[in-house]
Amino acid sequence: KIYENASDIPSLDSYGYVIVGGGLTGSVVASRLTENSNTTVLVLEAGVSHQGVEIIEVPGLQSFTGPGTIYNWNYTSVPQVHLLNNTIPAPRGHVLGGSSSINGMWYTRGSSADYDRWANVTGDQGWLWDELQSYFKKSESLVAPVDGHNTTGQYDPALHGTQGPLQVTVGGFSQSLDQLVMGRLDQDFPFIEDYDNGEPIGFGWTQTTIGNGSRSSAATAYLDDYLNRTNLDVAVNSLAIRIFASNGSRIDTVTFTANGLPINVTARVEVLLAAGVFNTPHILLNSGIGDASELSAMNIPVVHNLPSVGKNLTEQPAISSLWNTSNPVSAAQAEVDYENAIAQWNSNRTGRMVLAISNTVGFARMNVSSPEVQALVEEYGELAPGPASPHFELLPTNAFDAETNFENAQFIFDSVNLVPYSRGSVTLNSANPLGPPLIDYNFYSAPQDILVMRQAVLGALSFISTPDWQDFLTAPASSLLAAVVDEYPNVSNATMDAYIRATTSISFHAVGSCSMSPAGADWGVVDPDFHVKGVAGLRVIDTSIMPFAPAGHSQAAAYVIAERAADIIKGST
Ligand SMILES: Cc1cc2nc3c(=O)[nH]c(=O)nc-3n(C[C@H](O)[C@H](O)[C@H](O)COP(=O)(O)OP(=O)(O)OC[C@H]3O[C@@H](n4cnc5c(N)ncnc54)[C@H](O)[C@@H]3O)c2cc1C
Repeated sequence: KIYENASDIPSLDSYGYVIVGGGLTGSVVASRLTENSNTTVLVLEAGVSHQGVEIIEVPGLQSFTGPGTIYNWNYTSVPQVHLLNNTIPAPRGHVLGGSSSINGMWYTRGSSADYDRWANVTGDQGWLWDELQSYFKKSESLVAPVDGHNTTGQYDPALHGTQGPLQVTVGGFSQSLDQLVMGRLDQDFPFIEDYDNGEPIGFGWTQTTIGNGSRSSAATAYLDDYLNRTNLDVAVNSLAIRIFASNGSRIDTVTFTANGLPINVTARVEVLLAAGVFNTPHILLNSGIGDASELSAMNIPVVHNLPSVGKNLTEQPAISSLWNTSNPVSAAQAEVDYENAIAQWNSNRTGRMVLAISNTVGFARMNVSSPEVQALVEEYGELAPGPASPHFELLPTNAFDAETNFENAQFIFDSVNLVPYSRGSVTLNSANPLGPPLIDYNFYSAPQDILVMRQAVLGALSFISTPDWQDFLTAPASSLLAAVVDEYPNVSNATMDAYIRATTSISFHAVGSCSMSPAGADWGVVDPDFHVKGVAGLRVIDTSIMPFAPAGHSQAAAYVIAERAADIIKGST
């Protein structure tokens, strides 16, 4: 049951588990734990319910869930010293389903070497790619796209689940851009049938968390059908601010505010933090769990000195190169197209609005025949965790700004560095737990990151260098990109870096701020079984625990983390 008003929660001391955050991971774990009718769970979610919200449900309206809405925490980074002191957005979902209710819906698992590296750095073989396959499949149902097109050769059914709660599909509406991308592929940019095969090198058909033309989020997949369980309660509009040990020995109590009033709820078994990459460390720090000297400087009593809390923040820098195209669309026509697409979606869940952002996506390694890449590898070694793991992603999209820019009027080519070595932080702004955290991505503090980004931008320019693409694209939409294009293919580092530093933003895949490490290690925040080191009664179960970002988008990994967390927690009660 969903409680809109916390004063209606029937009991504040009878739940076995209190989960802080009803986002992606919190929803999965709540759902799985309450499969056992003897296990009682209360989920505290700061945001509102996802139910009945059109811009969440309709995939084509994803851009409207961005900053400025009540569905978003609307955070912003501190000025980035290596990005001309620009501040960068730090969006996160503020709604049931969390960021899975507002995300771009790409479903990509990354490479097998990503997860094998997690196993190596944590000493827990359960994180190996092969061991996790059952969890990828358990979470997923691969479903047919709504346009009923023949999907043979667009993915490998053997890699996917068919019985899981989360619906995944390939695009249910074709675009002219699809053929431009697929027609470009050759030995430099090969086709890959299914980039979820553990070796994602090549361009393939995008898989998205969409079913029956609608967004499939952790809330729709893992909560909606189970809210009638008497052992599962979900309180929305409930902002957790602090956790503490009411009896002095183990963490058992969460203080949250509802309607501005503080309320304490006590867990009989454990408190599970699932507030996400920015807010989980924020809650720990506000509760006196973190670096003792940083806490003391804020006059926060130290409960447990855990210096790694909020460190290791990892985000993949991304650049969106914007082009004008030979398909201009008048504002009036765009408005008509938009209204028609909404009407079609409302009538039968088909048409343009069933698409997320792009039907195609590519993953690539740096070109080792380039002297710059050879020098880079000589200085820094292999940057990817394995030889079949990509260094960068190329994402071709219509600049789809639903009302003003309907179809191919502009084109965006995203270049993403998938192997960032820069590490940022989440720290306290003040001792006021209601204030926002300080978020520092610290982009390009590791010098190799900008070198990889140069290759990613060059890769995008190489992709669009063919006659078909040159017919489609009329001109770069910014003077900085125009300067790069003018010098292509021998772009000077000065011109390239001016473009990169001015335009780098996020790929929306921040992870790692409460990293896992081996049990007993004196670094890291959680053990591989999610227990917070040195603190009884408390686990972190969200994407903040990833020691490294997978070479892809983060939600597939988040579902796997949550499924595994639920099994481990079930096994230990
Ligand atoms: C705009 C955007 C686009 C993205 N696009 C993609 C994509 O296309 N593909 C992909 O794979 N990944 C994407 N991601 C990333 C992906 O959605 C996240 O990695 C994933 O949802 C993180 O899961 P989580 O459970 O750690 O956190 P979240 O899903 O963010 O959940 C955290 C939850 O905790 C709640 N919460 C936070 N603080 C408190 C508090 N103090 N008290 C109570 N509740 C609290 C939040 O409101 C939220 O509901 C995107 C993310 C964003 C923000």
